Amino acid sequence: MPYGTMLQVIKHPLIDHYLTRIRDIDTSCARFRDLVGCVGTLLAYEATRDVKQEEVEVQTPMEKCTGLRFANNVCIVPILRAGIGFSDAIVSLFPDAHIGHIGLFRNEDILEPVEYYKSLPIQIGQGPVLLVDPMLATGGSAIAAAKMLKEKGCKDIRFICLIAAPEGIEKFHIAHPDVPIYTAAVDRQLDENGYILPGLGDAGDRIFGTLEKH
Ligand SMILES: O=P(O)(O)OC[C@H]1O[C@H](OP(=O)(O)OP(=O)(O)O)[C@H](O)[C@@H]1O
Ligand SMILES: O=c1cc[nH]c(=O)[nH]1
Ligand SMILES: [Mg+2]
Repeated sequence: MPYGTMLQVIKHPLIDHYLTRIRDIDTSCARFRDLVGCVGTLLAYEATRDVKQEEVEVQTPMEKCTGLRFANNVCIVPILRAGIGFSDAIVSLFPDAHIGHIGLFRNEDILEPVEYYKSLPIQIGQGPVLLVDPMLATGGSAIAAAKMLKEKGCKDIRFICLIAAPEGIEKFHIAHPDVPIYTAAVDRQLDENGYILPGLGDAGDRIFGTLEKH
């Protein structure tokens, strides 16, 4: 892949195992949600491996020592709706995180994102921002969301997704060459409707049980 460290495909047997269950059409909605959360936390763990830390003095029951903590609070921003199913578990890893929301849905005729909601914390420009959405398909939604974050002053954005299509990775990288993508898998291609193959179907529908088409 020509993207260097800007595309990190996180390999681990646990991720492979969970992702296989996630892809399976026979996996129930409740199990799907749990598994998406499990992979989300593993990806977020890797995506924050190099965040800035600072030293802090801590008094143990035995003596004083020096510990490390995040220099800045992490901010987590799911892209609604499917991103919520992904971010709930990630938030539990970072209990002090500020949380923003970006509402986008993909117009399924023209495959362009439509914005319908935005609520971003005022502190958002200060620390690392984890932008999360399970699917990077054409890339339109993630590109629009990262642009909204940059307009708010965010300088350290990390995009986390479950599955990315090569077409979306390329478009996203051209639009935001400074934003790394952390994903569990790069799939083969998009179909004629902009769905990822082999993919997992419609992430939002599977997370929220509104599955009709796929
Ligand atoms: O890369 P793209 O081609 O933009 O497609 C990816 C987007 O599609 C899905 O959301 P969807 O529009 O289905 O909204 P939902 O989360 O409300 O189901 C997914 O969660 C991404 O946000
Ligand atoms: O495969 C895809 C593509 C876009 N959105 C999804 O939920 N799934
Ligand atoms: Mg959807």
